[in-house]
Amino acid sequence: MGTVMDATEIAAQECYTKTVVHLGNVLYVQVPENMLGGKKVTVVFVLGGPGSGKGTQCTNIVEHFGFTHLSAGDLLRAEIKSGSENGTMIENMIKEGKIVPSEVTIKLLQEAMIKNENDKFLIDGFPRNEENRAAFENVTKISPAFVLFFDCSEEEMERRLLGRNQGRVDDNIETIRKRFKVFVESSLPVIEHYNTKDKVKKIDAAKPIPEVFEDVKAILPHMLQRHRSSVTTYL
Ligand SMILES: Nc1ncnc2c1ncn2[C@@H]1O[C@H](COP(=O)(O)OP(=O)(O)OP(=O)(O)O)[C@@H](O)[C@H]1O
Ligand SMILES: Nc1ccn([C@H]2C[C@H](O)[C@@H](COP(=O)(O)O)O2)c(=O)n1
Repeated sequence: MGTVMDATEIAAQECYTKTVVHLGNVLYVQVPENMLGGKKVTVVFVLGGPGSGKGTQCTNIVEHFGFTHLSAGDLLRAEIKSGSENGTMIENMIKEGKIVPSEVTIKLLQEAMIKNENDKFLIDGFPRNEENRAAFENVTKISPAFVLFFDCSEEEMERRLLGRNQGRVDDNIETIRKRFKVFVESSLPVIEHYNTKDKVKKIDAAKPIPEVFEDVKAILPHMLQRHRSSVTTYL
């Protein structure tokens, strides 16, 4: 379905104009959804607890299916390194296992998608809470094609995070426990939201890496095909 937006919103999104309608003094434009920087994008959200293997599987999916992988956590860490004015705030929140304000993360994701020539994106570790989800959909008008949910026990995730050895400031037992709590209280409800829309594919992420990827390979083409058949083509 197209969305009715005012001209300012259209300009902000760089969407293509399809139908212009004058109603009184207000200009309305019919715009197809999932347009960003002049291209129609396919977005798959990749969710799961800390250490469930999202990043690992995204790397495999990129190689096999030609998606671009955007990790919200990596974008935030790059923002800290860049010395941006938000850097200290982001670093403190990550150390505490807290979720950074949506406008910061959404801006980084939007810029990364516009800059990249690809039109298929795996967005890893986002949306992390209801505010992330609603703000992303409101600002970008992008709905995910579907959600890959990597399901794993806390015991196994804790073991993996403590063994990850990448020097991350949040891979210590105190912050890991806080991240688990945030995942259960704030992120699981987002997965449940998309589940009610029949958009979630749950994968058993406790298996060894190659087996998890076999399961991903078995469902991903089907989910993409299902999405393609459900959307109206405007172009
Ligand atoms: N199926 C698996 N079995 C065993 N170890 C795994 C598996 N998947 C990933 N790992 C390992 O667990 C660690 C965490 O994996 P990864 O970074 O992919 O998780 P993540 O979900 O992206 O974590 P985070 O949300 O904290 O960024 C890594 O060291 C990775 O090599
Ligand atoms: N949508 C997001 C994603 C990540 N963060 C912050 C908080 C996380 O604990 C941290 C690390 O993310 P990860 O690499 O584990 O995906 O980054 C956030 O605030 N909002």
